[in-house]
Amino acid sequence: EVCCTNKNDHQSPINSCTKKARHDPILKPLNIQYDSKTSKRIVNMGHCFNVEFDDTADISVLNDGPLTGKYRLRQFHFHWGSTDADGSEHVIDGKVYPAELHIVHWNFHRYPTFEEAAKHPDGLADIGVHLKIGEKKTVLQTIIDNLGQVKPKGKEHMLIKYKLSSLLPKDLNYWTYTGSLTTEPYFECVTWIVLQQAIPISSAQLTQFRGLLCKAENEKPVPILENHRRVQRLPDRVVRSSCT
Ligand SMILES: Nc1nnc(SCC(=O)Nc2ccc(S(N)(=O)=O)cc2)s1
Ligand SMILES: [Zn+2]
Repeated sequence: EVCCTNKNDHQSPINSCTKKARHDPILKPLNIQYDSKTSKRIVNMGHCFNVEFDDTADISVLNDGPLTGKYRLRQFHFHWGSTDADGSEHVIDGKVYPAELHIVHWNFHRYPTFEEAAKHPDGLADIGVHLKIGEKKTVLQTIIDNLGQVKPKGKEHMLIKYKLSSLLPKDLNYWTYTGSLTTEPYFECVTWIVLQQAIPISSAQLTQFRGLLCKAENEKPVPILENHRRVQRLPDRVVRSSCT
């Protein structure tokens, strides 16, 4: 179809109606290969914190699923709300989760830089994973223990040998649709892959996310209480499912 990018009609996040999501047999299982040796550092971006990876080689990559070609792991981050009642970006049948993990990959083989890839509809591939309040997730605690080192905006701290694969749920079935970055610059460059199984986080762990500051060290401390975008009310989008 004619893809007119200046209509801004592929904005994310969205509310997906699972009954309308069609199983597409062409969709493959996700092929996720993360190597803990590529984890580099945790950075307070001001509106969230990013855990960044070394994407200078095809070591941690995402293949298959709805994708054509190999996408390199770049960073992951979270979105959360001011209370546990809100916080996710993607909504499923009207259900909101307290937080959402975004694992950002980019089409290294097609575009010379991440910034260039962000200007094309097939430039990025994001895995979205909902978080639900439950028992404490140990591998999340490693991240949370490091948040103390990056409280002010702009601070960064080494994070070595982080096992991102252990953060993923067992069931990798997903919904997928074409969408956008959910923060500035909102480019419509993301193939969204939203997992159907949520992962647990304890309320105490989630509270620690809100302790991060959106101001730099020498400014008055202001906590990042919430950083999730509202669902985009747009013409119905085609959401496909990897399973029936
Ligand atoms: N000219 C440009 N400015 N910024 C970029 S891309 C920077 C970046 O990584 N942005 C980004 C924004 C939102 C998301 S998200 N929440 O996963 O949709 C992921 C990534 S290209
Ligand atoms: Zn995000």
